[in-house]
Amino acid sequence: MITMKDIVREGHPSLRRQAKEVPLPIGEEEKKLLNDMLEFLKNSQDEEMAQKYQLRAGVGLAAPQLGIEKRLIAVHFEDTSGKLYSYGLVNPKIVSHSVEKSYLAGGEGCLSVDRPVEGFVVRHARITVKATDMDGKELKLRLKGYPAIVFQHEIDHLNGIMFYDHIDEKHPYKVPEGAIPIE
Ligand SMILES: O=CN(O)CCNC(=O)c1cccc(Cl)c1Cl
Ligand code: NI
Repeated sequence: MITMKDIVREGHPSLRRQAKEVPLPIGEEEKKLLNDMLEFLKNSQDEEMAQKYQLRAGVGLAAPQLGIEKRLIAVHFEDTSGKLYSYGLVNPKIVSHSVEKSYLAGGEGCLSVDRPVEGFVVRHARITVKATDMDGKELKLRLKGYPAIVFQHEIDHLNGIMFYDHIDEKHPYKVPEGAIPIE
């Protein structure tokens, strides 16, 4: 099972590299990795397991956070309406996005960052993501709100981008005109 010792931290080169596309169909090894990543997220959100294995909670995870420079991500969370997003995705790609911006009012955190980083992470308000799921099915997801934010955080990891790269250092709580806060 994946635990915190498997997660690389700031300074590890994998966090700043371009992860490689994964040839399709994915192999058993990559399918197992996606399952292990999903299991980690579920464990990290389970009070008992998180306590037992000292896991920090996460709603998403990208393979580069494990030092594996492949375009693989997992997400596991519910949106405000209670819809479950639970995916192991291969080569996810943002194929279109809104001009409008949004940001989490509470800021963002990252398992690869062992320190709180203040400020609003300004992202696209709406995105369309194309990906292949762990069973080889082609997906096209139209996302907004919290799900759009989480997917952007994870896809950023595949491109060597950390959430604080989007924070305006001089004015961390400044947001562009019309940006939508997500509570
Ligand atoms: O890359 C994934 N992580 O680092 C897992 C830990 N962070 C979170 O779960 C998290 C927390 C707040 C906002 C967002 Cl968007 C995310 Cl993703
Ligand atoms: Ni992260």
